Amino acid sequence: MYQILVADAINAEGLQPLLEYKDAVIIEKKVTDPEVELEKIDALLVRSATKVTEELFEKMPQLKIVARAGVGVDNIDVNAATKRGVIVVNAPDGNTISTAEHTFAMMAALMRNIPQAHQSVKNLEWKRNEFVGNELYGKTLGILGMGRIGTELAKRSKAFGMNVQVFDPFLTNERASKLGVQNSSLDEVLEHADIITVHTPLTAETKGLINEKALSKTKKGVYFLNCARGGIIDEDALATFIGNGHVAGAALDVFEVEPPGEYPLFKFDNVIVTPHLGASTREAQLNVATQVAKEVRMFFEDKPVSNSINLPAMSKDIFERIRPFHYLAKQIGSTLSQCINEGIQEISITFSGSVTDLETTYLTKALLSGFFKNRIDIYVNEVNALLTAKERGITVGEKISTNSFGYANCISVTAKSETRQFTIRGTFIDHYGPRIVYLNDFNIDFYPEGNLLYIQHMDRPGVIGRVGKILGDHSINIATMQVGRKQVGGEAIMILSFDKPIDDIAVNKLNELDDIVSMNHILL
Ligand SMILES: NC(=O)C1=CN([C@@H]2O[C@H](COP(=O)(O)OP(=O)(O)OC[C@H]3O[C@@H](n4cnc5c(N)ncnc54)[C@H](O)[C@@H]3O)[C@@H](O)[C@H]2O)C=CC1
Ligand SMILES: O=C(O)C(=O)COP(=O)(O)O
Repeated sequence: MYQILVADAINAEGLQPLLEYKDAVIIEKKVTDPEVELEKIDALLVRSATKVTEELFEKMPQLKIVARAGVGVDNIDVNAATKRGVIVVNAPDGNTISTAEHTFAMMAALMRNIPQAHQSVKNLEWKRNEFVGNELYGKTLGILGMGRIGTELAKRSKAFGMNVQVFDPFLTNERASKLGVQNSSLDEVLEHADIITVHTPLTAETKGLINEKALSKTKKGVYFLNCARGGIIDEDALATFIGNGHVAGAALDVFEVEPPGEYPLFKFDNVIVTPHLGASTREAQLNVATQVAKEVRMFFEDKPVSNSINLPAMSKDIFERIRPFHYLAKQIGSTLSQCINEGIQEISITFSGSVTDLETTYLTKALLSGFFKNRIDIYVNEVNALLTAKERGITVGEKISTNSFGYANCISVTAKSETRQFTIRGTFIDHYGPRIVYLNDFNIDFYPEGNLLYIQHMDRPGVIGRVGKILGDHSINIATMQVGRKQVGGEAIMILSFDKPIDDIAVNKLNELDDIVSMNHILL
């Protein structure tokens, strides 16, 4: 009998597929409840409140699946789950509409001072002049993160006559124009928007996306909304800019620490708040609970799950054969994604040599999952990779070729954006491991793992030395270095690997060097 622990408040009706499952028993208790025998639990169902940490995994050796009844999995240590072979699933689209609607409601309430006016009337006051607001009509809404929620919010805001300007590094102009929004840089949104709202996942990259520097680029009188995750807007910086009158107000549904307790931003009348209610509608809760309950049941019935975040649905035997290429494909996808920081329209993958005996479609999906890692919050895996590409308007092509460029096997990928194309090739060499052997027209040979720096530079005497000196001056040890060039004195590339992450100061210094054309920090 499987023991399923429902640790957060999950809609009971939605849990029906599990309640009806004769091989399962449902326990509705917190993970901290001393009555729960954590060591016997097979499945854990959570929302955002329960933190699923490495420490918790250690106490749950029987755990096979964690299901997040919602989108954001920042409360789950997915890497720790993967290491332990625990599958993680979420419900990516069940609460999209509710969260977009909540964001819109917060925006309208903020612009018309509704919460403040409501409280004032209830205090038996009648201060009509004090609560004069602003129309949404004609205002520019800046959306940072144009995924599912950002897109739904854009549609609603356009219906209210707003101009919508968006920043999402992975959005193509074609898709933006289909959605009727202006595809812009982060700085353009910061400079022009009257209201700015964030809808990215919380990742290392988006933490503090709106910090003091970003705030100082905004118009005086700008409004901010955060119905995504606490921390995407730096709370201290926001407090400073509200305090000095630059930011006219903010509406927040989420906080760096929840519940936030004594909170510096609460002292401002022009900050309105809700207790993480974005997904709290009957409809969304029924949707997400039903989605995860079905997923968990499918998993226990040995059927493939569709919103699995971290593990492939495949027999152990086949997986063992494909594993080295699976890893190579993922690393190629992730390298590609970090080398080309713009919206991609097309990804074409060509397999050649011994790898063609394997299930190449599965490798295509693995490659895409590597490509989407760090870009979107649904932790794209082999199960949902193609669908995700389709949703993002990326055409994916796969073919088999007899040309393996002299290697026993080769995976060659070309990505096309609106302005350029980029090709990367990798191979797996027995007893040696995965290698990237071709990058953007250059032959090269490096191990795709760890902290890397990809530098495009001019092949001139002393460049390598100057790069080495700057890194040395910052006490950064170069573990390996590979160079490639097409002709003497022409364009060249360098791939450096490091034992530990390199700091921004060193990267900025390197960027100042004359002969450096471009630089990408790649974390694999
Ligand atoms: N307040 C609430 O109750 C809820 C909050 N959320 C939060 O909203 C977030 C977004 O949800 P969805 O739209 O469903 O996710 P999504 O994955 O569809 O969209 C996220 C978008 O952010 C973009 N992005 C990633 N990094 C970026 C960056 N550095 N700058 C700009 N854009 C970037 C991605 O390209 C993607 O298009 C979730 O990750 C979750 O944390 C989700 C549901 C309810
Ligand atoms: O789905 C999400 O990412 C949410 O933020 C919703 O969180 P909740 O399930 O309401 O705790």
